[in-house]
Amino acid sequence: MMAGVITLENVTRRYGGFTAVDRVSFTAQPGRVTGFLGPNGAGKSTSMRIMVGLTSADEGRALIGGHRFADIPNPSRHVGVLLDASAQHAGRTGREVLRISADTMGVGRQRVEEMLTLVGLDGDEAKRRVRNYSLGMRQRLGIANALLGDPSVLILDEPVNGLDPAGIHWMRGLLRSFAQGGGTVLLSSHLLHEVEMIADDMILIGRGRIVAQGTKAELLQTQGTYVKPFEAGALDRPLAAAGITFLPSGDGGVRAEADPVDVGRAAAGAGVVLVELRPAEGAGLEEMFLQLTAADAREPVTNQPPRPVGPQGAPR
Ligand SMILES: Nc1ncnc2c1ncn2[C@@H]1O[C@H](COP(=O)(O)OP(=O)(O)OP(=O)(O)O)[C@@H](O)[C@H]1O
Repeated sequence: MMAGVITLENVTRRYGGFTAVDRVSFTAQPGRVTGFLGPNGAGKSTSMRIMVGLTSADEGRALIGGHRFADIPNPSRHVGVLLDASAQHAGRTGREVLRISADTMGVGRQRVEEMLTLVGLDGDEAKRRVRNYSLGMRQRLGIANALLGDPSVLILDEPVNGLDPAGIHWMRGLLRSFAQGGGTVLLSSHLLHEVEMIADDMILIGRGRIVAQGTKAELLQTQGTYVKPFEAGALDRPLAAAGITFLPSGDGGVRAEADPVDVGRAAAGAGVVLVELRPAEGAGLEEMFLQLTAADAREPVTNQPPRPVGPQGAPR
């Protein structure tokens, strides 16, 4: 199998005077799940379409395992693609969709049955027409289709869209084991917490430009302290007196720009009782993402203070 590093080098795509993808460069490595995160319209789908040769780049290039997608013979055997789960042939049954793909790829029909089982489409569901599938079922079928050729690279646009929490959990397990087997996974999402739950590496895109990238651990690095006094507002004076800047987090707590020990000292010095004191994990990334989202929002977004991120993607 082809070694599957995905590499984008200065990829740019314009539509008229509008630059949808602006000098985008990154790599997605084998053995890792890479999340491609950005608000609606940020340029994720366009970038992914360029990777698989469905849209051309005006400048730069996208390579998979060192090759342009268009130059890979029988590409479905190397790169599994899910771009638009709703685009699958609506009048055919799930099984038929996979059989047609299998025939095109030159893959045995036994593999179709294996993939149906793998993605949890049971006998009855496989017989149903795709137009009658729920979004979650379409996503499962799309994943089955992407995996059919036993690829070493997966490129998935919003694969978690429409999945329920159990489905998201299942998808995470599937993609993780694919990566553990040496595969490369690139998946896009417009939801930070989805990506946080699934990805090892993260690439953040806004308005066509990469604004941050790194391992999840790097990007979620501790920034400041979340602290909640027993009485709301009780810390405002002590923190200000200690020269610590802070923002209210909307739940009676604040996010302070200092280490927990310094915040704790300020509270103790003023005799303020605390109910919570901990590193404000990932608040930096969340803020960056909220700013991006707000900047691109169609409707004005209220200038709400950032909220701290819960432990490892837990709902807040
Ligand atoms: N064929 C096209 N013609 C004109 N503009 C386009 C075309 N395709 C994409 N765009 C524009 O390029 C920008 C990026 O779109 P893209 O679909 O790549 O964003 P995205 O990050 O995938 O968003 P979403 O999360 O909503 O899917 C958008 O402003 C979009 O309107």
